[in-house]
Amino acid sequence: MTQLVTANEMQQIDQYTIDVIGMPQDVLIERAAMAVVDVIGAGHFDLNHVLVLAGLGNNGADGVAIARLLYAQGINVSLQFVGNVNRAKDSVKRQLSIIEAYGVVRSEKSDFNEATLIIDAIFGVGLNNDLPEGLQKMIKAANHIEKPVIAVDMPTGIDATTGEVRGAALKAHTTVTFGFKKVGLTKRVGGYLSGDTIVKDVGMLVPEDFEFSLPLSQSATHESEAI
Ligand SMILES: NC(=O)C1=CN([C@@H]2O[C@H](COP(=O)(O)OP(=O)(O)OC[C@H]3O[C@@H](n4cnc5c(N)ncnc54)[C@H](OP(=O)(O)O)[C@@H]3O)[C@@H](O)[C@H]2O)[C@H](O)CC1
Ligand SMILES: [K+]
Repeated sequence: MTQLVTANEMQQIDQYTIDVIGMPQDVLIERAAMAVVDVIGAGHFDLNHVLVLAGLGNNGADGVAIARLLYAQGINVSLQFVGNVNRAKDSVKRQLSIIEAYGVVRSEKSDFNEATLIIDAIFGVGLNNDLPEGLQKMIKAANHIEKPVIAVDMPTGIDATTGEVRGAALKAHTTVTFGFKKVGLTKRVGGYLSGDTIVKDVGMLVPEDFEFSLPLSQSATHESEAI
């Protein structure tokens, strides 16, 4: 049985863990990154050239941390920032300054054809509108060349609550989602584009009086124990 959550419920649990429990956000980001790197290293993907696409919010921060962990393991990884880095959240800027110290150079424009695996860390549960036109074009082109994609928390472009596509959405072979399975991964196009869904515990705590709005689900998912 799987507890499904809406985007808003996930954000409430996220914030409670950080603001009330006192779990530093960068610890959650690191554990999320480690959870994805576990899946990347599980032997099902060609790691000859991993391309990480990182956005300007915390999903992007997860992506930059993933790129750093892969680089530290000697994996050939390139990092492409998607969006205006000046508008990036502080969590992303912290990760970018750390990864520069590791010697990872951000690539301006990557050739998807060279990648053997794409890590989608552009948008997660914070998606709140249709994607910008330019990004929609990039995603449609990426879907066209059918490279394996691992989505971080949500496939970019899928609404975490409704499962609808917000203009375009990156088709994932596997989605590694944190804390709880977002209901948008089981509904409409979200259920199809997310591929195999793996739920990873990254140390979040749920308030004792929290009332989930959704019933437990029988939906097929790989529940993996806490990392
Ligand atoms: N739950 C956990 O254990 C953890 C969650 N983390 C990761 O954090 C993301 C959620 O991060 P958040 O910053 O809230 O949102 P996103 O990264 O998904 O989106 C980034 C920001 O982009 C803006 N936005 C939203 N939609 C659009 C759009 N269509 N076009 C352009 N920009 C858009 C929005 O900013 P606003 O200022 O507009 O609100 C978003 O904030 C979660 O998915 C996890 O991956 C933790 O980092 C790790 C643990
Ligand atoms: K994503």
